[in-house]
Amino acid sequence: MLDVRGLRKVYDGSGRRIEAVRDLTFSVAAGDLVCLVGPSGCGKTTLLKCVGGLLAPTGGEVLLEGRRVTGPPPGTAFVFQEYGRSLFPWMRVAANVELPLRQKGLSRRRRGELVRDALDAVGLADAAQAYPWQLSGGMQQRVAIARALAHEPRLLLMDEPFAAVDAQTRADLEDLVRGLWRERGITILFVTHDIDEAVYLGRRVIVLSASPTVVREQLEVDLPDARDQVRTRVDPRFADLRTHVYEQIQAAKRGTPPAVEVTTSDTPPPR
Ligand SMILES: Nc1ncnc2c1ncn2[C@@H]1O[C@H](COP(=O)(O)OP(=O)(O)OP(=O)(O)O)[C@@H](O)[C@H]1O
Repeated sequence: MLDVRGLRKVYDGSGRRIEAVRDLTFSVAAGDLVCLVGPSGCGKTTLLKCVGGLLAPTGGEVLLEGRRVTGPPPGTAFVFQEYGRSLFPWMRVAANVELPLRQKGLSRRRRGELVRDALDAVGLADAAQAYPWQLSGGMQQRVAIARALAHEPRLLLMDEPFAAVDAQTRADLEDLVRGLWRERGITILFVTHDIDEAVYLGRRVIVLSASPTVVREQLEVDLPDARDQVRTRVDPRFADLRTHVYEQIQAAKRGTPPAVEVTTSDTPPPR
């Protein structure tokens, strides 16, 4: 579904030239849930913005369903970390969710159905007439997810969406995303700096190097599909995978090359 080929991004301005992303190549199949992790500042947000057509790459290309991305592609939705800034405080929850639908030329009735379905899916059917500032941080992020869902995306891009919420809310939101992914078959690219979150959520994890960034490793998360915040996290395989990803990121920070050639296969680390 998604092909990132030789992606390069150089920021050039104010006398500074920063090569944020050097050469990124990877693919995401339709219906996959891929988590991207890497050292702080390695260009995860830059990559996501290029994939979502919000930034033009300096080199290489992003192909979505075979078409080159040159602007925000239809069928793609974003969820950002800063829910507080992505919702309009003067609009009620339902109006916030409906807003992007107004550009789609849908009837009022259809928009209403989509808003109700999306709020229902995130467990906020009762909050439709509230204002965002009357809700907790976790609930506001649910509204942002509902707004993305109402758009009926085929590709959902999530940029550290749970970084600002407390641990319990985060666990609930992780399970919400896994549930939506399994029920709706949406392809999800999820950026996080949290290794446990990447392994718990992902069907695959892509580890990025330090900036200027390349793909350091791709691995398949061979944990059972039905995940559970308690049982999955004490599974010895979960511990193996998180240790492996942690070591890869530490090595990336030191600039140590991978022990084996960078793989583009889904080969999991040795047991
Ligand atoms: N608009 C910009 N102009 C200039 N440099 C930028 C811009 N945006 C990002 N950068 C630089 O590009 C590099 C990658 O930034 P980016 O935000 O993509 O990384 P990140 O991995 O998402 O960071 P973090 O882990 O801290 O969220 C950093 O060195 C950053 O300073």
